Amino acid sequence: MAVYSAAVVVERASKFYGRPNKPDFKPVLKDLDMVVERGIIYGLLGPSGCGKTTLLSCIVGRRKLDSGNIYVLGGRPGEKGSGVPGPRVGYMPQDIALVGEFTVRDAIYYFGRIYGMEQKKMVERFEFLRTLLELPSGGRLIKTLSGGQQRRVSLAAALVHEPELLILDEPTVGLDPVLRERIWDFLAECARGGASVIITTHYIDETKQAHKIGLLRDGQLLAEDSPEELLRKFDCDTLEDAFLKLALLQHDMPPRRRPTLTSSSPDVIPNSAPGVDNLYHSRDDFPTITSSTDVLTKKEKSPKDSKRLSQSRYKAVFIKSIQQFSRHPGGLIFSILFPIIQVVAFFSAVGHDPRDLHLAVVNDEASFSPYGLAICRNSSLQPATQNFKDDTCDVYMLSCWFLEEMEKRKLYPTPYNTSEEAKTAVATGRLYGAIRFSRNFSYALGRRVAEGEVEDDIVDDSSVNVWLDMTNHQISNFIKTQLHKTYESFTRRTMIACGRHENLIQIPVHFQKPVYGKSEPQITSFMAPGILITIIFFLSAVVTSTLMITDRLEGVWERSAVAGVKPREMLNVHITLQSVVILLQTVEMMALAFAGYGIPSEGSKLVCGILLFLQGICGMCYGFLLSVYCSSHTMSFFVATGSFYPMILLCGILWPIEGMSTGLRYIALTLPFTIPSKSLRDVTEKGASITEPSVYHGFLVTIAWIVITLALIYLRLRLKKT
Ligand SMILES: Nc1ncnc2c1ncn2[C@@H]1O[C@H](COP(=O)(O)OP(=O)(O)OP(=O)(O)O)[C@@H](O)[C@H]1O
Repeated sequence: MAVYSAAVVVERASKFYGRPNKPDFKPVLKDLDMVVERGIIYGLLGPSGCGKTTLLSCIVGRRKLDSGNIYVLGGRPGEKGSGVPGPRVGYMPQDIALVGEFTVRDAIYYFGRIYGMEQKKMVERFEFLRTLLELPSGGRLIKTLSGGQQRRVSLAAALVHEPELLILDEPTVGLDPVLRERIWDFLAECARGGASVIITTHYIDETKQAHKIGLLRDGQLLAEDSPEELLRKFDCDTLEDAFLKLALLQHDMPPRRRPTLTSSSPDVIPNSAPGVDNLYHSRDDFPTITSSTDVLTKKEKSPKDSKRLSQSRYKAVFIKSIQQFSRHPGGLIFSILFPIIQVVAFFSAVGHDPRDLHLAVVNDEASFSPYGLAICRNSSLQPATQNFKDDTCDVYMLSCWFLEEMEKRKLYPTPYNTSEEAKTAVATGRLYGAIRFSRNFSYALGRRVAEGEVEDDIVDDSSVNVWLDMTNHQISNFIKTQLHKTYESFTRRTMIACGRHENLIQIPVHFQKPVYGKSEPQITSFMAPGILITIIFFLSAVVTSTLMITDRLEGVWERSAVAGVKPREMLNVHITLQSVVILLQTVEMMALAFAGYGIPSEGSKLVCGILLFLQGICGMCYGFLLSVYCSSHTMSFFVATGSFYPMILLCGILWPIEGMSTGLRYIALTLPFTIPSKSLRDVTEKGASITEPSVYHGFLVTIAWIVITLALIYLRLRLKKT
């Protein structure tokens, strides 16, 4: 008779969800005891929602009990040196928990690599399991398989490394009876080989083949015995009837104190099925069993082994991430093409002067001339200055010159007869504004310039009256600016024609050569640094949060963790790969902005690149933060959108922060884009170096955001109740 220690011991386990005294409080496991000896199949039966999955996830160390103890393969799950997580356990969760972009073969190899299997062995096992479980062809993608096929691949992934303990949550759901039978036969063979199997199922009938059955209801084990003993004890023909009887009895019974346990042979059970039920140990013997470390010490790994396993896990997660990324067209497009599309969209759409702007023009001066409005179209008919004698200059039809200068600035006149008609055209939205010249415009202007002191009506007549549609801020400002420039060139032309100093009647404010930048400021140069920063931050945040939440929701993260992958390893791989993507994004965006669209590059491009790269890393950390605090994609998108908008609105690229209230300005300055955008602009436009406060402040803010988000993530992961 082979002698085995218990594989799993659960002692007075209690677990609840929610918070006590709150409506969401839900006790799931209630003072539950359970023993799974080595070399047996343990069938865990119970209705939906009775706590089977919760119990299994506590056994594999993914959830913590609120009270009680669990010992698996001689140690506590999750503790250093215990068998769980790690290759000694094969875990098939209820959800498929496989990456959709995996092929069937990839899925099996992924877990094989995590368990440190040799390539040759993995190939052999894959072929064996493919035949056993009738798996689809190795090259099929998981996401294209039916539910039943996915389930079989998931089972194969749990079996690939021939573990000592198999924990299978409903592996046979949806499978045809022949295949179910074959799986049970295989599990029986594993048990004969010394492995222990815990299996949950809804098919009570199939658990006849288990060595021991635990009947779970409302978080309590109603009974734990061999199928034969259960039938005998409850005098039933079927396990369903036995379960029904127990369920009816449950309310009348005091809490179960292991009615089936005997005090004989506490530590030993035979490795063959029939005698298993007679040899359970007493509850009092749990500590003896569980404190036994012989199983552990035998399997203790050398540092060399640990290193090899860790490398193998890194390799597995690395290959997984590459496969996930490369086979996901959306992810590829989002990461590589989106920065290009967004930069091109920005430079194509922003900063260009509005075109085809038509203004209604009422030119009474021309209308009342002998040639009517046609006078402005015919240069031979429009003598603008006449009789230049001594100090006087007789000017004529200057409105035509004004209109000519206006057209040069892309403001096109549409003639109207009266001011009322012109204003109606603006009011109905057909035109952007209306302009009126008085009948005596040139005469009045000539007198105003020559005499200085003139009557009010001469001042009125020499003025150009403009009515604008001011609802479009950008366009109305553009028209105003262009009309001012029109006035400048018009008066210059007139003064030259009259032989006066060209600047005689210019506004007496002179803008000299700018200290920084160009005389004609480019809005694109101003906005580009902020836009590049928001793009790289946003993309990294969204990609990271989406990948992390997908892995978590699909159960891949949890399953990998049970297989032995450490959170640190997962994160390191993600950070490495994401950093490469961010680097690529930085290079492509900078190439487009500097070489393609010629934004100024007065300072060091390396400094620009490093700041952009760090902003990408900051976005990635923000994405991590979203993924750990948000339970779903929807939630993460809500928070992402809700936070990105204020960040963009307050960062000063849409409106200067100098226009904000003092309190808001301080808030804006703490956001991740505000100061870094200015730093980047100072480098590109002013050529500022990293030693200047305006530049290194941007770096400090970015690094502070990285550190704070990482700290919040760490806090959340530490405090999270599992
Ligand atoms: N994360 C959670 N938060 C709150 N309640 C939960 C959570 N997970 C499970 N529950 C609840 O705990 C109870 C037990 O769930 P569990 O998944 O363990 O049941 P189960 O026996 O595996 O059911 P099934 O056979 O349908 O899978 C259910 O009522 C479930 O709604």
